[in-house]
Amino acid sequence: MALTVYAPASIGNLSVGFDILGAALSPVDGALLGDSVTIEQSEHGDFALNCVGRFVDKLPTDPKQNIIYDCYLAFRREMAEIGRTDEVAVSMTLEKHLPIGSGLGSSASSIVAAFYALNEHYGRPFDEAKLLAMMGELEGQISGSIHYDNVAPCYLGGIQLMLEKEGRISESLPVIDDWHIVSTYPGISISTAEARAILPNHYSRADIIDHGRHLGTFIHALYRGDGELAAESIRDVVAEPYRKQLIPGFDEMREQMMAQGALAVGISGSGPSVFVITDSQQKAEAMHRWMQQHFIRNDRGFSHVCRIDSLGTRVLEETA
Ligand SMILES: Nc1ncnc2c1ncn2[C@@H]1O[C@H](COP(=O)(O)OP(=O)(O)O)[C@@H](O)[C@H]1O
Ligand SMILES: N[C@@H](CCOP(=O)(O)O)C(=O)O
Repeated sequence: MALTVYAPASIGNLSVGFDILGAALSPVDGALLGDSVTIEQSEHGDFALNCVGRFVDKLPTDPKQNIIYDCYLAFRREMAEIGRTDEVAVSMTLEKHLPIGSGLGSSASSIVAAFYALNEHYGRPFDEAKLLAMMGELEGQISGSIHYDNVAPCYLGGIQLMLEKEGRISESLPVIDDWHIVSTYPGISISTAEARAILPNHYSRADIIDHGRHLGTFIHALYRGDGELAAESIRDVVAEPYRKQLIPGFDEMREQMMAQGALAVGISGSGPSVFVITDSQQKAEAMHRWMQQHFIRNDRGFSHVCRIDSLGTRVLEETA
């Protein structure tokens, strides 16, 4: 039996909640914007990994350097903890659709698809909370510190707020129905670990107050269903002022998008992808065209008009 699992792209931070807010994305044209992992029993008794897809070229060539292998080892360790030591190895195929260092939760997408597929294959030994904890740990290995703002929305869908309490790592927030989100990857790469390293270790009292006010207003507005207030409070005092210089043309892009009626503009995760929130598909399509003409730097870049993905990670195909 082979099983294919798809894990959607995500926007970490959503600008207003550094490391504690994230949203899953789903292109309106039905395209799959996320990695997928196929799993089946290994024929030779050893773990095997095959990598394919548009963005496979920047992955480590040694499969044992791929984060999928670390997921497999971590999963097997956890199974041994619960007394399951006799299980046979698996063969996995990663379809890499999200570029590395894009700000679209590329490593999270691989990690979440891998853990979800492993859990299904081995008969669901772990519950949602345990799986999410394992996913966060692996994401932390890559970026230097545990943050759930990509793995949680990628796994669970929607807009997720990180509570990081025992057994309640993340909870869903309400979604504004008419939001259309333009998600654009300009084609260059930024390492998450490096983009974290350039941030200050300390922030001023004024920044802390602004951050708390914007985040509080955002969550309040979502619960009130007030999309305009929610989008207006998407302001980033923690990362954007320091990271935007890594993204060529960011200020001009922001100006253009606001002039075209954007409700909010921000850096997606650690960049260089950006997201633009607007209240109609028509405006989003016009912004998407502008992005294609002016913001994308090379043929690796792409842009999509998206909605918030409510499904999260799911099984795409199961064959006997
Ligand atoms: N399956 C995988 N998907 C993404 N990155 C991987 C994978 N396996 C190993 N890596 C490594 O993890 C790092 C991911 O970089 P990072 O900047 O965190 O990307 P992103 O922000 O897109 O998740 C890279 O060094 C990459 O080579
Ligand atoms: N909160 C993290 C999010 C990183 O997202 P990625 O998609 O760039 O990996 C951060 O901002 O560092």
